[in-house]
Amino acid sequence: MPEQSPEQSPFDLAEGDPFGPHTLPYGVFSTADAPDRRRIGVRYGSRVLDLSALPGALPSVVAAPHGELLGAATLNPLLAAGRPVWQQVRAAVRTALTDPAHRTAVAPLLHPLDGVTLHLPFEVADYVDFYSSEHHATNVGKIFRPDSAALPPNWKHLPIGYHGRAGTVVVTGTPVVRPHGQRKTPADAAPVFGPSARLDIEAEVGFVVGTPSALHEPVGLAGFRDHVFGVCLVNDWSARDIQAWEYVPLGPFLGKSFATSVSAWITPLDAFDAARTAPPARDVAPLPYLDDAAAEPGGIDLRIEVARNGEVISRPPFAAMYWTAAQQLAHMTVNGASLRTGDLYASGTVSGPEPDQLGCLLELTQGKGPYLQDGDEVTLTAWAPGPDGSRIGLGEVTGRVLPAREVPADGPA
Ligand SMILES: O=C(O)/C=C/C(=O)CC(=O)CC(=O)O
Ligand SMILES: [Ca+2]
Ligand SMILES: [Mg+2]
Repeated sequence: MPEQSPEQSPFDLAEGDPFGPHTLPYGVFSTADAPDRRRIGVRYGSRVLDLSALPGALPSVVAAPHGELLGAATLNPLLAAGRPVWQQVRAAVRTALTDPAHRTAVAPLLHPLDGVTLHLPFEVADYVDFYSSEHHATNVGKIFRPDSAALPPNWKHLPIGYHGRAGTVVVTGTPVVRPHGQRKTPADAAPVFGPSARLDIEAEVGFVVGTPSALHEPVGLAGFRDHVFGVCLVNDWSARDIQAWEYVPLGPFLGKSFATSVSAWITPLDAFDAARTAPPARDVAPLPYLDDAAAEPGGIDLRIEVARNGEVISRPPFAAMYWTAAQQLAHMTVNGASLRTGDLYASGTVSGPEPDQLGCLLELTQGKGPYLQDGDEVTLTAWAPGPDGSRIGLGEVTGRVLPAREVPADGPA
């Protein structure tokens, strides 16, 4: 007879659960009985707390004006509400989940995670992708531009980035169809059109903007905490053959814009306070607007794991990033460009100095492949040290490669 395990309280998490009271990430979910009713939830262990029902269940804990934000179908109204509200809501959620006096009221609001559908948690405004790992940039430079210096002359003076395609940011679990495009290898006399033969991943960390900024008013390094709501995992799928042929001189375009996957959970920035760490020493002094020598430590000690078909293929260390998320934000707005609620910016591929710390197959295979096969599934997970020996988990981002769609040889109809 199998041993009957005693009913475990949803409030008592297993020792070391990375989704405990110090993590509390936000997402958007629906349930099978009401598939069109998207609701904001907070992950706690392997359950989801329905925040839309929390103000009604615990009016003494959730401030009345927050009810409307928590009843929305996306995180955007909460993102726009600003840091003081983010802090009040987070404190209220933690109280609801940890104060035994509230258990009877809160228990009916907890749904098993494996019984809900998770959705893209926020409406993505603009999407920017950086290139801020010195290890990644050096490795890719050597592969793509073997006859030039690995790092371009601007690399240590500014965090290089490009604007990507916000409309194709998809939530974890969304399949990725192998894209078509042009490629031309040195062996080809003319460009060839067809499905990408070098489909790759890029393990990245994303930052979600909450508080907008005004046009013409740059956000300095100190504005990072006021404007950035939280952190997610990003897989910036990349078709290397399309990219290599198209990118000179304007940068990535169709080789990147077909899909960018994000985790379903956005973890508040405050959850990473214990994981803040100094970035690597800068060997070139940055201009004053990027000089963070006197600022709070800008790095985050996030440890990422990349798995392909269930096998771990790399462990990229986010702490090794040269440019920090605060510097990226300062650079992105220094020309007066404004921020919008829902802007997403990604770190750039996270690679460390070791061969088992590289964030994409291009680097892991030194440009030789093999790349992703149809049916391959790639999953990124990550955690950071939290207070009192706890772990702060980031929600996973996963995606399976589907075969290319049929496109007639003479082009789409
Ligand atoms: O060096 C290049 O030509 C481009 C490399 C990339 O793939 C750019 C990118 O997406 C940035 C990154 O993820 O670090
Ligand atoms: Ca990228
Ligand atoms: Mg992409």
